[in-house]
Amino acid sequence: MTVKPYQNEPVIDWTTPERSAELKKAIAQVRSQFGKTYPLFIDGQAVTTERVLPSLNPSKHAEVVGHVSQATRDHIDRAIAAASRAFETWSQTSFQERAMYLFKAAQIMRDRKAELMAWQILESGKNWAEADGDVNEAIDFLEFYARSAIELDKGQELIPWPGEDNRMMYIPLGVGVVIPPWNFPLAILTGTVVSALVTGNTVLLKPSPLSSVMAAKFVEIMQELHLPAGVLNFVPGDPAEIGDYMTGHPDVRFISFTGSKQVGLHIDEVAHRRSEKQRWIKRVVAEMGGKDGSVVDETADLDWAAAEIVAAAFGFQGQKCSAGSRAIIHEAVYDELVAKIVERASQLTVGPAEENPNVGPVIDAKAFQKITQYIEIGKGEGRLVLGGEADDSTGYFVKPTIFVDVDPKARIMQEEIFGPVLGICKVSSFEEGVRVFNDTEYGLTGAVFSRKRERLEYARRHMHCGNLYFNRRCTGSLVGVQPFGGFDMSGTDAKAGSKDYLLNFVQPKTVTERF
Ligand SMILES: NC(=O)c1ccc[n+]([C@@H]2O[C@H](COP(=O)([O-])OP(=O)(O)OC[C@H]3O[C@@H](n4cnc5c(N)ncnc54)[C@H](O)[C@@H]3O)[C@@H](O)[C@H]2O)c1
Ligand SMILES: N[C@@H](CCC=O)C(=O)O
Repeated sequence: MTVKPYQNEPVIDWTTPERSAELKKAIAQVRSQFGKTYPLFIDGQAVTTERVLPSLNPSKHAEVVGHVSQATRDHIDRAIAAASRAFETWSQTSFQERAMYLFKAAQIMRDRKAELMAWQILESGKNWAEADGDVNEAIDFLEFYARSAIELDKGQELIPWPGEDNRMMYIPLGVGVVIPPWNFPLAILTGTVVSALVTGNTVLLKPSPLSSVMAAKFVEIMQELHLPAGVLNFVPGDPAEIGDYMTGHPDVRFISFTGSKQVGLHIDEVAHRRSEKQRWIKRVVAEMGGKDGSVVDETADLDWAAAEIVAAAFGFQGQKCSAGSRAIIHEAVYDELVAKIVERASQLTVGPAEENPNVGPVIDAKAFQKITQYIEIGKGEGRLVLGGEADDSTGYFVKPTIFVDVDPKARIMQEEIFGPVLGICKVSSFEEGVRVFNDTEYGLTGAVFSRKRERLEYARRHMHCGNLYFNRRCTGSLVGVQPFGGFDMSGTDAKAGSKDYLLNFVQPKTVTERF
């Protein structure tokens, strides 16, 4: 099978007159579909339930983007049974055959890019560039994992042994439960589902209620591929009712979770409580939160550092696991850099996502409350120099907020806020900056701004995070270019977008034939 070399999907400037007209048309078309009901999808059949959950537009919470059917435990039983049946045959298809589904899905997403972006703009509050990035990443995952699967099929080269044929091949695990978050509503969902499918597993997808219409659109795309019945089952529902039931189910072989530390740890516990009926140790991939940040020394290009720190802190309203919510600055340049950061952040526009502001709404009322509570906590922990205001009268808007002179041990420097709040602290040496950076329970992303080679090399060795960036922001990893995942309470470091990622969903089998 000849496949052209992998390339990341190109970024599009949607603000040109032609592109902007195309996107606005897509937004209008998507809005005309508001209020529809989306079914579950089990064993190749759409299933509409009486109980549905609305998904709202965070820029204008009076608008219902769509209603989504809600699975009960009975639906989960049916989905697991269907996935188990489908596994019998799907697991026997070739890596190449399964990769073809992914290539086709990538093309469909490419053809429908403006529409898929429009759903995210309206359901998730992404501005145009963030929505473009998300759809591109979904396409990248499809293209990249399809190629990785074809590579994996070759197995591992073994040491030749006289008189024997030895082979190690990768076989799938079984039925998996995939639980993505809402903040990369198409990208992470696509990456986590298709990595499991292309390796020969079958899947129950339980999306976040906050982006479940986007998830339903993904499932529609997968239906266009005519996957065999039971290979992908869509089971949105209330975690309190179906969450533990799914992750603790004895017929489930693995869980691929991306989300908060609290939920990830809970799922890990439930999944590893073995029931008598269970024949395996469940595998749990859990990619969780972060308290990421930048360390800046006295040699850094301060204008550039300020621009990158602002982008990392406030891009998508700070709602990225990689968001740079801490800036740790050398005392020699502290005042100058703080002034530059505040000046830049004060220029950011805030408004409804479809108007393409720099900063859109936060996702929902719960997030709004949590972030505004942290802003109140911050007022007691540092000096508020920007923002601090919020308005949820029509949508959930929080102004970019900056606290300076914060103690590194303060709650706003230790806990994930997941909103547009930046805490800044002063250090008296680069090494102290690295120590402060490392002093959280997380270990996801970090950035260093310095012109000194020895400082960068020191950081390379000592900064404890899964994704470390020198002289650039700590957000925006690209599939295949910067494989992504964190240490410690940031999760299992599964490294999404790496060639190794598919190994999370297979088990190697060695076969020896004696001649
Ligand atoms: N490390 C990464 O790659 C990465 C990427 C994106 C987001 N995140 C993290 O995700 C979080 C934001 O996403 P979120 O608010 O959707 O997270 P969340 O933990 O609240 O929810 C994640 C998913 O888990 C589901 N869920 C909740 N309780 C469950 C249970 N008991 N059983 C089964 N499923 C359950 C939710 O419905 C959702 O689909 C942040 O902490 C962010 O840092 C991490
Ligand atoms: N991979 C993304 C973060 C995903 C989490 O929210 C980034 O690198 O910014």
